[in-house]
Amino acid sequence: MTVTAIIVAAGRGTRVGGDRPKQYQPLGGRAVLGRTVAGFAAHPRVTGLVVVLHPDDADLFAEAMAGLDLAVTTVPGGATRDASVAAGLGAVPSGTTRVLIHDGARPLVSAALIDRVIDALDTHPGAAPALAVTDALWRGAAGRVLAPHPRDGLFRAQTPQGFRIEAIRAAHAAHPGGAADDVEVALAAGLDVAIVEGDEDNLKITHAQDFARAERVLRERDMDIRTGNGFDVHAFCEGDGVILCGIKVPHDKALKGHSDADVGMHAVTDAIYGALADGDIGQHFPPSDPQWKGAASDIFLKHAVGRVAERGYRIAHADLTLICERPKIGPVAGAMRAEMARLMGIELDRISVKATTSEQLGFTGREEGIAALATVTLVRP
Ligand SMILES: Nc1ccn([C@@H]2O[C@H](COP(=O)(O)OP(=O)(O)OP(=O)(O)O)[C@@H](O)[C@H]2O)c(=O)n1
Ligand SMILES: C[C@](O)(CO)[C@H](O)COP(=O)(O)O
Repeated sequence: MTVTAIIVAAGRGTRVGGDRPKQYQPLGGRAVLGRTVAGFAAHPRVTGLVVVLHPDDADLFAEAMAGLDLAVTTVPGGATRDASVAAGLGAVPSGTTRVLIHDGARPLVSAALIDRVIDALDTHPGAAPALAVTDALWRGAAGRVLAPHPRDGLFRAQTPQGFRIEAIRAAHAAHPGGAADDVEVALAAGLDVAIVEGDEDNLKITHAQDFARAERVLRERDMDIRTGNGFDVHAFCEGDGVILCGIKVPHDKALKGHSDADVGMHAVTDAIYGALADGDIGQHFPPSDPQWKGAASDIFLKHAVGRVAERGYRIAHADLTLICERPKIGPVAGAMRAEMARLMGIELDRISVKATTSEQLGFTGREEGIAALATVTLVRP
């Protein structure tokens, strides 16, 4: 079975208005049509893509597709939606057995919805998504309700509307024109069309206010919360103090390490890399590399924080526990928090630094070194 998506995008978007047709206006930083085409291109069962364009829109289409390296056939559309669909049907690659006809103005179609339509074509020559009408219906005129209208058996139609290729080609060839959608064309030809469950988020951008709704859906979809943990240990050596969270803490020992051995900062840095699934501190700054010998650990932390911003996240919270008998952390915890907050570019109440002993047990109990444990939460709004 070979499935080609026909995306009709030759309309003028008069109801939305603006300086360019709605399918070329931005939605979440990308043109509406770029999103629609990318949605089908990413679907593993869709093997061909035909996009039907207005003859004036070649430059706008090239702009909308910038950065998307996709094999797309384009074809000029007609004056009506069904004329545009007919043009698309004439351009599908040979070997196509099923077509999915979709509005370029529905950019939020999900892979699951596409699957439902394709699956239904195994048992029906046509299949389309729809949502049952749930609100009460009235007929009205001149701002007055005339009468209630039964809602039973009424559906709101969506796209993609899927068909076996020969059946829909014949149906379009026989249709006089003026159909609202391809299901209307198919029914006129006597085809059996299955209804599959639609999706409220699969809205059609029809009026200017639909952009705000679509932006809300995108924000919900893109929201991501991640947690990472980090753990580090450094052994004591001779010295007169340790560096913890960028603060020099007087002590009768120092910490041994390739860098400045800031065990707390290392644990937080690794927790950030962990949340990003971006390796660990040793991968980014190999201990075998002499340039990091004695390095101040804020280099590592700032690198990890930079990766957070590059990936569109922000640090919601970091919690660090230092495990040692001595030095006592309580008196310097405030200074450590302040320095970590400064380095990470976050408010003070988003970073916690605390400490515990291990009740004189194990290597920390024997005062052979310090261990640190961190948890970091990242949010992409
Ligand atoms: N001659 C046409 C008319 C419409 N369409 C496409 O059909 C889809 C659904 O149509 P609609 O939302 O009505 O889009 P427009 O016709 O552009 O909108 P308007 O009626 O507000 O001008 C859109 O992706 C639109 O680009 C098309 O390819 N060719
Ligand atoms: C095809 C369609 O999207 C189904 O809901 C719709 O019929 C086309 O858009 P219009 O707003 O009815 O012109």
